[in-house]
Amino acid sequence: MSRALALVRHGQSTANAAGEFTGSRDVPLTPLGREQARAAGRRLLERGLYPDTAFCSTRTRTAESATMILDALGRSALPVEPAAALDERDYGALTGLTHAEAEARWGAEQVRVWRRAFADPPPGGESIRDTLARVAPYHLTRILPAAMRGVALVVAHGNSLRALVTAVEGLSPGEAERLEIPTGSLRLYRLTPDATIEGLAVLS
Ligand SMILES: O=C(O)[C@@H](CO)OP(=O)(O)O
Repeated sequence: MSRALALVRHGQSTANAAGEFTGSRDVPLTPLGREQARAAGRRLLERGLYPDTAFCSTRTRTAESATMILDALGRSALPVEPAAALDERDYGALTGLTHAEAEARWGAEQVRVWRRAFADPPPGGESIRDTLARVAPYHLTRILPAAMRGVALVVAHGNSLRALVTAVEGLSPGEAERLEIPTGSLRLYRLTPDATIEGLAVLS
């Protein structure tokens, strides 16, 4: 029996391509983003890892990526569970601005802190710690039990996955801040019967 957890960041979105803070906005994939999602599906196919359960956020870019991954695996009929717990962190006042616009307004160092510091939320938004507080319970109640029964696929966002990886791997705040997860990348865990990680492959 496979006990596996496959985490995929959605493919490149139009906001990613424009260098904009995305956060809670609903934006579509670019053609490159669709190809990145298909490539993640092919990586699972090459390893014979066919999801038994699939999760995404409530945003189009993760649902669309999950559809493409499952299509590449010949598993289009598998239902995908959308969860607000997996939504991208709320970027508050930064939402919709380009990185350059935000830096011009608040300075590059402040923007860097808001983007990556574990516990400092941007004005009106969520920190990584806030995001972890909603992602971790969902992981424990829905995702981990599915990964203990078979192959669980999760398609989510740069920062909701940063929080999820923190929960799965028990990262320190500093490790969480340094973790970068490219669009379309796959993080693949194999689990033992007592739910510890026996193998990790990072493919991007
Ligand atoms: O804009 C966002 O919501 C995220 C990634 O999609 O940006 P960051 O690069 O700051 O993690």
